[in-house]
Amino acid sequence: MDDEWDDSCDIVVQPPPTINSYADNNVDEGHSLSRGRGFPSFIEDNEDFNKGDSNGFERRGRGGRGGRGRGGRGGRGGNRDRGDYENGGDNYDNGERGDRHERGERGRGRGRGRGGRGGGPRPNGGGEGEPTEGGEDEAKKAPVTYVPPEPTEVEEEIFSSTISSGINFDKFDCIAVKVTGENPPRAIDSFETANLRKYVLDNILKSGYRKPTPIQKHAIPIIMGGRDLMGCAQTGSGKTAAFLLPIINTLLQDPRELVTGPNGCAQPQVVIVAPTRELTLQIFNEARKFSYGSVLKIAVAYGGTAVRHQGDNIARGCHILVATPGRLHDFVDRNRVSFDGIRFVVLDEADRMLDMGFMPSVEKMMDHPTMVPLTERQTLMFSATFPEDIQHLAGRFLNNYLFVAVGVVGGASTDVEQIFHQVTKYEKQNMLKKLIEENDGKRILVFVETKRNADFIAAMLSEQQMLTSSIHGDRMQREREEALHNFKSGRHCILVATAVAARGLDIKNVDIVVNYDLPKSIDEYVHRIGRTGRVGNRGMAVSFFDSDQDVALVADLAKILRQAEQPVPDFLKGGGTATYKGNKYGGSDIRNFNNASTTVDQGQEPDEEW
Ligand SMILES: Nc1ncnc2c1ncn2[C@@H]1O[C@H](COP(=O)(O)OP(=O)(O)OP(=O)(O)O)[C@@H](O)[C@H]1O
Repeated sequence: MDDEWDDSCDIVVQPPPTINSYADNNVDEGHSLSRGRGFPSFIEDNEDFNKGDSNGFERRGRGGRGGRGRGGRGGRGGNRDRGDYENGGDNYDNGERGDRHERGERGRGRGRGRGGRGGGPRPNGGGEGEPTEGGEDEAKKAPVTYVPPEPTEVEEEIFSSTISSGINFDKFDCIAVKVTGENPPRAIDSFETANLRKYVLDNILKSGYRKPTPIQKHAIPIIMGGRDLMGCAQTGSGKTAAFLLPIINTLLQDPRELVTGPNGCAQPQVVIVAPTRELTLQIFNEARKFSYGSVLKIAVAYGGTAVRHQGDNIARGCHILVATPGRLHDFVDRNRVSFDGIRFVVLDEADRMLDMGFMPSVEKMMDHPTMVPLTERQTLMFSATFPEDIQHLAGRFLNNYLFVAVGVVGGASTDVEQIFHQVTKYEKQNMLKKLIEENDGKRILVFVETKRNADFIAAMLSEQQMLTSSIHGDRMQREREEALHNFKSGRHCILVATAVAARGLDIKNVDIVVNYDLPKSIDEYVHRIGRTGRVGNRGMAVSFFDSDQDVALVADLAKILRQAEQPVPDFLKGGGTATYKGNKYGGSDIRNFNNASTTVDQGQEPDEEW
């Protein structure tokens, strides 16, 4: 197994060109890129990341000679439902496209204008994507050699990832919880009375958790009781620990030998899949944290990194494998991993994993000849959003499951203050600069719709001496991890991101989320703003509403705001029927169980208006 393997597994998808708002705004992007100005080097005095010769944006500056070529302008991608997902395989990891190796090539491709034109709807509704990058020959990549920093062995660092719970943490108990399905077990009241093993309990306490969140109160006994589960709870409310703790407890309580199949094929007992590399890495670190000091072996597999390194770790045997779907299948297809020993399958961000972009990968895993039958494994799915059509699709992978809904399924965290400004696309830049100036020193996560705009906005802010990183699917994995590291450490206060950072990422002290461009789906909006206001802390989301672009979202936004008991601005009123469904007790289990048990510890949700 060598690094060439990674290359050969890449799927190269040509996204349709875009009509880029900045192209109409007299901004000479190509020119700006070609001069390579802007970004300060963010790896100096950063030992962890200072191993290679990559210097992110500066290299891009050398290469980009494209300017304003014809390519990448014409045409519209068809339906735009899923925003910047880029065919489920660019920003996200379906298919493991890996990294663009040189920004210079990107610039040339654009300049020549040979990129594909227009194009109809894409399977995942990617819609307005990036300009194409020239022909396939140019899109072909060099072998991926990036080896991420080794995970820390220092106990203090392992347990430092937790966001301290905020003043509203206790209000979690007031959120209505609805459990549906046959014979749900009683919820736990505390970690101490949950029959958890000492190792696990110690690690919970070391993590600073004093009491379980509602999803944890319900999910822990359900999973320890051997049941399948679909769990929905608001962003930042502890869903990761809700599945990791009972899984780790079960592996320790009822240990099974680690088996290695023929030719060193690993047989993990748990496989956890997530849609992005960074989220996968985060879950891996959380699993290491909660199993700290035990015999359990945890491994990770995600794209954009050297395969050999991950393969060697996996080949040593792992109880828990956390992976992106593309890289997981790389290993499975080459008989390096099999599902013969599986006890738990977890889909994190399950609605995303089951939409059109990732569904083929999930089906491939669930239907794989080596996969343990449905009734002999536990299947667990978690998300803050779970549209009903996706619940229908999920049903076939679950066995007599319980459905736990904490609050309104798909509802926004009530700890996030949602502010909207009506703007034209020409006003956005100044508005953003002003917002950043007014919030000097605060940590701000800015979402834009396209990778190209992420680069552009990040360069623009850097030129104004605002220390900025960017993260998107066209950046090399090393650069993505550097960007996130710089933002997390506070070295750069601003991170400009595409949808790749919308889901799951748990970053301390994100003060403001800015929707510079609103996403195309309300679910995505909920996940994005959920990067702030986590685990009982207050947060703020500021969205630039452009009525030329965002009108389709009006009714859903108004509904989300009302549900979160926040004022609805006039320009979001009267927008027709919302697509987003929610009701008093946290959305509905599509199976219409009559025996629903609803628990509210101390309070009631406000009545729904719809
Ligand atoms: N019981 C608890 N007490 C205190 N902090 C907790 C508890 N459970 C989880 N946390 C912390 O809350 C933060 C958010 O948890 P987590 O990332 O699992 O949220 P999530 O529900 O998965 O959010 P998202 O929907 O955005 O993925 C993490 O920093 C986690 O360590």
